[in-house]
Amino acid sequence: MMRKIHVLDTTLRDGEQVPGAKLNLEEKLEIARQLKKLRVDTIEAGFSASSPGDFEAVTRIAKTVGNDGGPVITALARAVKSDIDAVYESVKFAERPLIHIVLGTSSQHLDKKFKKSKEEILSKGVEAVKYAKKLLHEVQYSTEDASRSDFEYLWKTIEAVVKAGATVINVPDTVGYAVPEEFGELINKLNYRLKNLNDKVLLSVHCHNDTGLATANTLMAVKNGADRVECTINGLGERAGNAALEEVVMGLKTRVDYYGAYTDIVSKEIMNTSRLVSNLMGLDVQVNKAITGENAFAHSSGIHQDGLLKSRDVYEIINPADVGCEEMEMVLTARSGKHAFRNALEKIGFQLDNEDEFAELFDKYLELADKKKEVYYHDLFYLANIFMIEKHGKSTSIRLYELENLQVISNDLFPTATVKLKRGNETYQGSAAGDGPIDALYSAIKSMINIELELKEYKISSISRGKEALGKVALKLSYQDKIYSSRAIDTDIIKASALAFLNGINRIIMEQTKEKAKDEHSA
Ligand SMILES: CC(=O)SCCNC(=O)CCNC(=O)[C@H](O)C(C)(C)COP(=O)(O)OP(=O)(O)OC[C@H]1O[C@@H](n2cnc3c(N)ncnc32)[C@H](O)[C@@H]1OP(=O)(O)O
Ligand SMILES: CC(C)C(=O)C(=O)O
Repeated sequence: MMRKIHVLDTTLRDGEQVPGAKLNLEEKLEIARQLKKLRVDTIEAGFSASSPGDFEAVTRIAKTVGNDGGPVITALARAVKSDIDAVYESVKFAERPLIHIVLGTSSQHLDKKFKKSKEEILSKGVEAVKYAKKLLHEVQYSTEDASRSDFEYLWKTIEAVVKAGATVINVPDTVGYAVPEEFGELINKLNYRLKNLNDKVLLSVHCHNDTGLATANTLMAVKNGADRVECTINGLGERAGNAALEEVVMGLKTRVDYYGAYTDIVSKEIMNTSRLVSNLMGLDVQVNKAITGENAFAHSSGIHQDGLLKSRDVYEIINPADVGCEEMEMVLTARSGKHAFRNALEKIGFQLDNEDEFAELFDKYLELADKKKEVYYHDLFYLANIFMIEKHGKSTSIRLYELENLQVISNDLFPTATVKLKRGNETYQGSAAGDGPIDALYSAIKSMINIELELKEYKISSISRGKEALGKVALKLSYQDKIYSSRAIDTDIIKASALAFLNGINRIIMEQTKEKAKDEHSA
């Protein structure tokens, strides 16, 4: 029988412990609303006793997101009355509030941090649960540093706090010390004893990523009986972070045959949630990050691209649409082969039936690709267009926008931009002011182009060093409910920004023209 795995998201508590990731009240609320859309079972909204701001944020989340059938809302407390009171006073407004208490069980915590005996700490934990239980029915107890704790003492603690009324037992691998097989064994043994003691109590895990094993340990725990997983979006969290929600959820979904378990997560909301968290926390997702990284569904080598074009499951185990991502991306590079090249040509409206001409154009493409890191659709368009003029004296009827020149003035008061564009034989000039130089630049471009699109994401990074460093701008543009990716590279980051925007617009124009031609052909 399939088991439901409960998901607690702690992006707003453990995730927010990342240096520099501090969120304000409105930002916390926005993320909590998105987590509700994602359908997490529990939101750990903060650490209520830590500051008036966090207390207020947990309270507002409990009052708004925690109602109308929303998730369980919890916040963290030490085994200290005033912390427990603060959690209660802030989460009590939710329909389903939970108090979360943490107290260490390892010798490192007992001997070095608390300098107290096992008995003293155990009775402190029991007293904390009894106290919380007077306030709320639902109480979670986390045995901090469980994976480095003496097993019999760990169990003795769990047994005592369950008898005192804990309804969730969370087993953290606080410093990412566990290895999957050993952690699986630990969960298996605890689960066996716990279910014999009280089978209503949920067994939860909370894994950190210090040696890159957070997801593996979490999945191994599920395989061995854990009922609940604690995760964060994009794997954010103290130090190297926590188990990434998207990895655990998609791991379970993709290998349901192995785990025999499911979650209620609406996987199509994963990408939106990841982007929101990344933007609000100001923390980029690494490009090769599983599920949510920019390259998670990008394919650049010829053998892979050929396989994918024949059948997507040759090189893809997750459909990008399942996680709310746009189509898989075929990045054209010097490692691409003829199949991917032909596919890209067709996408931009060029059908070369003469194989000799195709081979000639492919050679020209490889020459260009060797000079550039990536070949974009507009590069290909010009290459193919010039080739067609040379060979047949005619060009395609599609006209793309080219950047002639630009002037952007950046200041605190009134950032402005003036841009000159060319399309075929026509030239255009537009000016605009904006909230910042890029906003002004994009408004100026939009003023000349009749296209209703929205900038969803703007990312800039440096891809080389020194004075001649290249700036790479990567955008996500939304047009008619579809997301288009576009990129550009230049030593001038303002110019790279303009080119990336125009590349996206040109890509939309090319696809639209092709769709129109298809419709006319079939009519
Ligand atoms: C593994 C984790 O992620 S645990 C959660 C980590 N999150 C946070 O720390 C949240 C942010 N923290 C804070 O805002 C503050 O540290 C507070 C409000 C919790 C405490 O602040 P302060 O009272 O100034 O204490 P400070 O942080 O300097 O030291 C922690 C104290 O709590 C004690 N303590 C630590 N863990 C626990 C616990 N689980 N239960 C009871 N006491 C604890 C420590 O022994 C120390 O006590 P001492 O002052 O008697 O030596
Ligand atoms: C509060 C607990 C669950 C924690 O964050 C940890 O042990 O890492």
